[in-house]
Amino acid sequence: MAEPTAGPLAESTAAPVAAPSTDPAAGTRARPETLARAVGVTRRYGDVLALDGLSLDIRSGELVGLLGPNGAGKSTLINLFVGLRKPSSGRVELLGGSPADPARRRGIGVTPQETGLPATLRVREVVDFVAAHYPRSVERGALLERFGLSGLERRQIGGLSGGQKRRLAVALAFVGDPRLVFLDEPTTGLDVEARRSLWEAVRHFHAEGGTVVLTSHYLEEVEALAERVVVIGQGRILADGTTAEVRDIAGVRRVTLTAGDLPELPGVLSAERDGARTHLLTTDADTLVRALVRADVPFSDLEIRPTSLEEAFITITARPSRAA
Ligand SMILES: Nc1ncnc2c1ncn2[C@@H]1O[C@H](COP(=O)(O)OP(=O)(O)OP(=O)(O)O)[C@@H](O)[C@H]1O
Repeated sequence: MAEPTAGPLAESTAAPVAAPSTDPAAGTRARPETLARAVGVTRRYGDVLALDGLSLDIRSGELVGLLGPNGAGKSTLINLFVGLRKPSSGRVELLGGSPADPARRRGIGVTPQETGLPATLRVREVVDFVAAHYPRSVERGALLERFGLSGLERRQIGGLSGGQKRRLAVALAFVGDPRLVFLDEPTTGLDVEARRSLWEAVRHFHAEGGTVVLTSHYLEEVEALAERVVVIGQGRILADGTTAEVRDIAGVRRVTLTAGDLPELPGVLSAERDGARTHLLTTDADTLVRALVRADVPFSDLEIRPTSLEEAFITITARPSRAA
């Protein structure tokens, strides 16, 4: 069955997405443009509905974290944006045109979730090979230094450690001096130090005006890097906001107390016992505490705290009807 390609911009009813520009002011944060857009996108793999009518705009200067459990549709969405797959229905636009257009793709950089670089090629050969596909590229030495790979130019890929290979794969997304970079789980397999130095490289790109979309299972990573968090579950957007807003959207509070057996209480999303302490997650701490007092159960050392993004995330993705 033929799959529809991204529609022409003329058909767009929303504001036009950005065309590639040689204007040095383009891409600055002063006047955000939409660099990538999904409009009502559905993607099926046979019986599997990977994306379910999803719409999302990525604007210039943003650092967006796509967060979601395994199988949520994050990689599928990235693959549509970068032109590796086509939507079953709906429309995807990239830098003012179709993601299938090589001219648009030259304006972006991508690191897929898994990369297999030829073991016998040397680091500098791989970087130069990728650079040759772009009209302009960043200087090899500076790039390798930024990703902690200095001194490895002559090393064969097969002789790199797993962490070095992953850093190289991520560095390759930046070779062609892109406006927009998609990183699918960039720090998988990296130790804490390597992860932090890679974050620095991503922050550096972003600070210079670059736009980044990354997926991550590391909530710490999304909190540390992203300004905007898009939570995806079952192919739909469950929440879209700042990390603080996403926590607020979830509205989850952790109520901790010392008590014996508790009666059934309203609005408890989860309950966990840790020695003498009981932790209750709820979206309505006030109602919970009132019910606790009314139930006349002895308790002490009551604490009410906001949850971490991780807890908020688990709560949001557990709520199938939550809309963005
Ligand atoms: N090539 C494919 N053929 C069949 N089903 C696929 C294919 N690619 C993805 N899927 C299915 O589509 C759904 C979304 O997968 P996708 O890889 O986009 O999720 P994800 O959020 O990136 O997951 P993860 O965090 O595990 O990488 C899953 O149910 C997955 O099994």
